Amino acid sequence: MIIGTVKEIKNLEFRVGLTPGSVKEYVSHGHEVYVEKGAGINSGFPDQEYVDAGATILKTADEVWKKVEMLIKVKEPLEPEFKFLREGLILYTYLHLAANEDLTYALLKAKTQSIAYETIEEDGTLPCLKPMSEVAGRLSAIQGAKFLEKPFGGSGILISGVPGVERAKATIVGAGVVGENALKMLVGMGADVTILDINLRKLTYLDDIYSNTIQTLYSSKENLELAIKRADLVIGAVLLPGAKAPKLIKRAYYKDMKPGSVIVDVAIDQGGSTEVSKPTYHDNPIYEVDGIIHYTVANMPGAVPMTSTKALTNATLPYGLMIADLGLDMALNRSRALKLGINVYNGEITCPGVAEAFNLPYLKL
Ligand SMILES: NC(=O)C1=CN([C@@H]2O[C@H](COP(=O)(O)OP(=O)(O)OC[C@H]3O[C@@H](n4cnc5c(N)ncnc54)[C@H](O)[C@@H]3O)[C@@H](O)[C@H]2O)C=CC1
Ligand SMILES: CC(=O)C(=O)O
Ligand SMILES: [Mg+2]
Repeated sequence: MIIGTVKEIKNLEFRVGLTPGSVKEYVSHGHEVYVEKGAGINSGFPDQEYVDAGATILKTADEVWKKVEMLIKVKEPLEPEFKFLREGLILYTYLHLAANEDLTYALLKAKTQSIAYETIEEDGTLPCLKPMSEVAGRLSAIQGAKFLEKPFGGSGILISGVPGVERAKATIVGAGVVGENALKMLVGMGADVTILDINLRKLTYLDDIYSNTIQTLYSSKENLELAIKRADLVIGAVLLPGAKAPKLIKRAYYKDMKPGSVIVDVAIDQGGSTEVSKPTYHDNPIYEVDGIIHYTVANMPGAVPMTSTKALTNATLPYGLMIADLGLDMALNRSRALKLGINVYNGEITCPGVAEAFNLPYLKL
């Protein structure tokens, strides 16, 4: 198969869809690989390394999009890229369609075969979301602690406290991959952490590991409200795969929170878990509503591409190879995981959460 990758055009997105190492794998399976000039440089991969791995460098994104049968990206196509979407093209990337009506319609209209990393599901886990959730979860603790500082508008509490002075209270909503990784960092930083989920198995697991150093709570309305109101730092980390994020963090709670408390809404890529969440970028990541600082960067891992690109491509390579080796239809027949990953097939929506978000028909593959 002819495959390729382009430079990400999202503001301050520094990851890339293929590393020289992954190029080598595709080439060794007999595939042809094209890479846009400079695509990997921000992740630490100069063009020459791609050439050494067997890729051909093309000067423009335009040439790559037109040349390939499968385009491997990181972020969803943005409006200037819509013109490249075409019938039969396989697009393999993060899509987050339930939060993006324009892109959904563009993919449907173009009949682009669209596989979303975030809905590929294997044994109840999301293997191509997991590495970026690990990064974002860890970063959420670091960013949250930073924006609690007074110069950023935060309340001015040090996450760990110091001997004789209380530490910050952190509440994590959702104990999945993001939640667990935020927890690991926040415990390490010395915060007083509460973590909520509706999955009691996950809470039991965390209780076994962390014992009395953390508080686990079932995510009922009552527990959520109490834990959010008393928190200096809230991390939004809930996911209903493929669907819009539930708005669990109510604006009505803000008046009872300390001014300058921080909400890091990691679930922003699925629409966000507060009623006032809107996506921000790394160069202006926060805004304030009712005295509460909101951090809502939708591509958090893009800030640490030296880590994120390798972690992402480790996870996407096996499924990408399956598609390239077998062709899309055979790969979908062989792999239930990939079948759950396909969101748009022959101009129809094949992910129930996306169909529901826009009240559009759903095709079960
Ligand atoms: N902003 C960014 O840059 C990034 C955002 N993300 C996003 O972070 C979100 C979380 O991802 P993961 O942790 O990988 O998902 P996950 O599926 O591992 O975890 C989600 C958790 O939410 C729990 N949950 C569901 N309903 C709940 C409720 N009512 N109350 C409490 N918990 C509830 C689930 O039981 C599950 O444990 C996703 O939207 C993902 O796309 C991930 C990576 C980067
Ligand atoms: C998961 C996602 O949206 C990201 O890594 O940017
Ligand atoms: Mg995102």
